[in-house]
Amino acid sequence: MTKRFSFDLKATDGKARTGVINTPRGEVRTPAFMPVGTAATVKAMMPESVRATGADILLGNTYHLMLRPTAERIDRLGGLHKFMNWERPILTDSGGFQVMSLAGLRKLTEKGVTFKSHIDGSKHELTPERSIEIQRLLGSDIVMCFDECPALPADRERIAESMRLSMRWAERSREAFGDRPGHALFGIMQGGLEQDLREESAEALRKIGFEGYAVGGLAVGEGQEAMFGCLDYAPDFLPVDKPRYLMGVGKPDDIVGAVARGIDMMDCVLPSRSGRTGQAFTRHGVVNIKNARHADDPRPLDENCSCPACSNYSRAYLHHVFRSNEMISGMLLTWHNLHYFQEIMQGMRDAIAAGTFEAWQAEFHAQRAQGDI
Ligand SMILES: O=c1[nH]cnc2cc3nc(NCc4cccs4)[nH]c3cc12
Repeated sequence: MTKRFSFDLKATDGKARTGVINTPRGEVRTPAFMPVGTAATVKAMMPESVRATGADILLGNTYHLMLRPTAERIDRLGGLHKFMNWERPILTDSGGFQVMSLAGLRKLTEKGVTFKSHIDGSKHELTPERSIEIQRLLGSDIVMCFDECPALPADRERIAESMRLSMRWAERSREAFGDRPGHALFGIMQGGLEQDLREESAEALRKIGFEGYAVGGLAVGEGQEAMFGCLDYAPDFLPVDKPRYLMGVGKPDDIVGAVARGIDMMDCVLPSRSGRTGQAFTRHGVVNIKNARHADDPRPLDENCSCPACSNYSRAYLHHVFRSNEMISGMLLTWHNLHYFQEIMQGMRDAIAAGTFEAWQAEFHAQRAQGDI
């Protein structure tokens, strides 16, 4: 890994930015959407198909991979890129969030978290040091600090304590990461919806120094209005010359609103998870393809979409294969949703570069009918 990790800001339009993250495994065009590849696969997609949708980078989950097949086994087999046949950049999260939302019998202390596997009940421990080691064994290009995301609703004192624990863990994560040219460690800002705690968290992270900064603690049920309210100030507390990553977001209009407020990268299970359940995102709104009204509809999902599902199949066919629970159903709709999410990202990158982001946003919202179509 001789080449370095760097972020080139190309243009801004209002608070929106477009640029390129340079890594030894390839470039990531921002604003970027990362498909989620939880257990070393973007579910229902071949890696080459994920690339065909326009993705430059994937997300991998430390929690899932440490339990099965374990980070040591993936390391012995040449690392996650080789293992899952995706040679472009991979960002791995640190596992803390999944432990709190998936594992059983969790015990949280200053040291870290002990928990029981949701797969077989075996006991495990995650600490900043262990999380960073797991992400190194996986060969991750962008490593996330081990943090604690407080469950909401929580009172201000709990949010402050949790944030300060995460900042101490960020220090330990930085220490454990060591010197890995071409690789990046991102800090994660916490602080709930409290502006002063968000600023305190950002200051703590800047003092430690990271190659990128995530806004954590959002998309945990607070709703779009509260999330946007926080994003109206939180990104501005972060360094302007480093990537800003909003974790776990989101629906198309969440993504557009976040980019308009200065976010550069996002990840969400929504397009892939909902693709498997028959929910299609289109420029005119959401289509629930299992609904009986699609049974005889010869039209494509979206006339303006060039993905394989829209190019080669009718709504009637998609309806049929979902109703028959055929495997191709999840494959086609996942491909469509990921293609559409990447089309939104490309549209924003072009508009920000051209200085027409306002107009692009107006068109994006005007096209979307209310409710199902
Ligand atoms: O503060 C965080 N720290 C580390 N990982 C996260 C992941 C996150 N994912 C969501 N929302 C999407 C969700 C996925 C599953 C349940 S909510 N919010 C998130 C916040 C954090």
